[in-house]
Amino acid sequence: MARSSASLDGTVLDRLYKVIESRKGGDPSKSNTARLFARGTDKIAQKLGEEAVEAVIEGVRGRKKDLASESADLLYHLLVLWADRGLKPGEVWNTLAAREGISGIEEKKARGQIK
Ligand SMILES: N=c1c2ncn([C@@H]3O[C@H](COP(=O)(O)OP(=O)(O)OP(=O)(O)O)[C@@H](O)[C@H]3O)c2ncn1[C@@H]1O[C@H](COP(=O)(O)O)[C@@H](O)[C@H]1O
Repeated sequence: MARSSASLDGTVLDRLYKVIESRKGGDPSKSNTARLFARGTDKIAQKLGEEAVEAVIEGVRGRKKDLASESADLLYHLLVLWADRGLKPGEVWNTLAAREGISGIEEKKARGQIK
């Protein structure tokens, strides 16, 4: 059943991550995530790269529905890589939050990339 629009926000990523983590050591014949974990980090990273390319293609084509679908695939595979490497979503959310309000241009200037 579809969730109410009130719950359709980024918190779905935290829920998805928990499901992904729960698949570690699971049966590869019953779970796509367990199958990915069983195939190892190289394969997980390869799948992430493939999904990134597919998202880029849909971004260029400009069909929003297809871009949403490829973006969902991309995020799923990114979360599988985080879980494989033991990176918690909160660490990424903290990194994003620490950047809030800091202009990307100012940040580049601070690193000496722009004068
Ligand atoms: N969000 C996703 C999700 N997005 C994409 N995929 C799967 O990722 C696969 C990508 O298709 P591909 O043909 O590229 O991959 P593949 O069949 O492994 O092909 P090869 O690598 O063998 O070439 C498909 O099987 C998709 O169904 C996902 N599988 C699972 N989830 C989420 O993860 C949860 C747990 O899934 P299971 O681990 O399968 O129970 C699900 O309830 C979903 O919420």
